[in-house]
Amino acid sequence: MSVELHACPDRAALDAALAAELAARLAAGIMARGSASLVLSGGRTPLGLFAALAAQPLDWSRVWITLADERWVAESHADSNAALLRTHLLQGAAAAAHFVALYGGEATPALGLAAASTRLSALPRPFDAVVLGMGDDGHTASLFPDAAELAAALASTAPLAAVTPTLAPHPRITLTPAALLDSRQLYLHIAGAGKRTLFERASQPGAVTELPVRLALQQDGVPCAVWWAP
Ligand SMILES: O=C(O)[C@H](O)[C@@H](O)[C@H](O)[C@H](O)COP(=O)(O)O
Repeated sequence: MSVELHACPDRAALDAALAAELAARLAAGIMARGSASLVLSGGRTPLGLFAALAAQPLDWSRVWITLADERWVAESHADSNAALLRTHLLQGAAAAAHFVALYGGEATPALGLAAASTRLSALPRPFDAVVLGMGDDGHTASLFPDAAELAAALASTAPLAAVTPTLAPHPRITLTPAALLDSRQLYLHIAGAGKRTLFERASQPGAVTELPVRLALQQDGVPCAVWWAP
């Protein structure tokens, strides 16, 4: 399936346009099915998107939100993706959305998998939209090329996997491709010249284990749109 590229003039335009696109998709899901589900990524890129999304007029009480991945830290930790989402997205009217956290407080992500899977099953599936980021090493969600658990996570039929990156901080919990691709639409949200070049490289044939973002870019089941700004 070909990947659609939306190149925006700058990051503010990207955030505004992608927020409007996501809101329209969620509104259509609510109209068709009574509720809608959204999977978002953490990291630095989505901060402006979260703020733009929070300002969208939507019946947020009908929206279910979770993360594509989470660092295994409490929400009081500066690296918590859930805290990022609560601070930048779940504000004002958007606070009415149902947020499902992946972190559950267990000692390790492996110990938290069962309870997180149960929580995750509250989200309507297929997800209406999954927004992925991409790291400079080609990881997406927390599917890191250097992690020992990568091959098993890529092949898993379970929705979640525990992953320990060797080059990034914190053990992680991540949605697997089995869950990420159980969606109506994928978005890859990236910014900067380096990520544009990496996206072009990942669009060339090659192993998903080398550049895990290929799980979204090189598959035939779910439409994938890449949203980029310099
Ligand atoms: O928890 C995380 O770190 C993310 O979900 C991760 O997959 C992120 O999307 C990329 O690492 C890009 O991060 P930046 O946006 O910070 O470059």
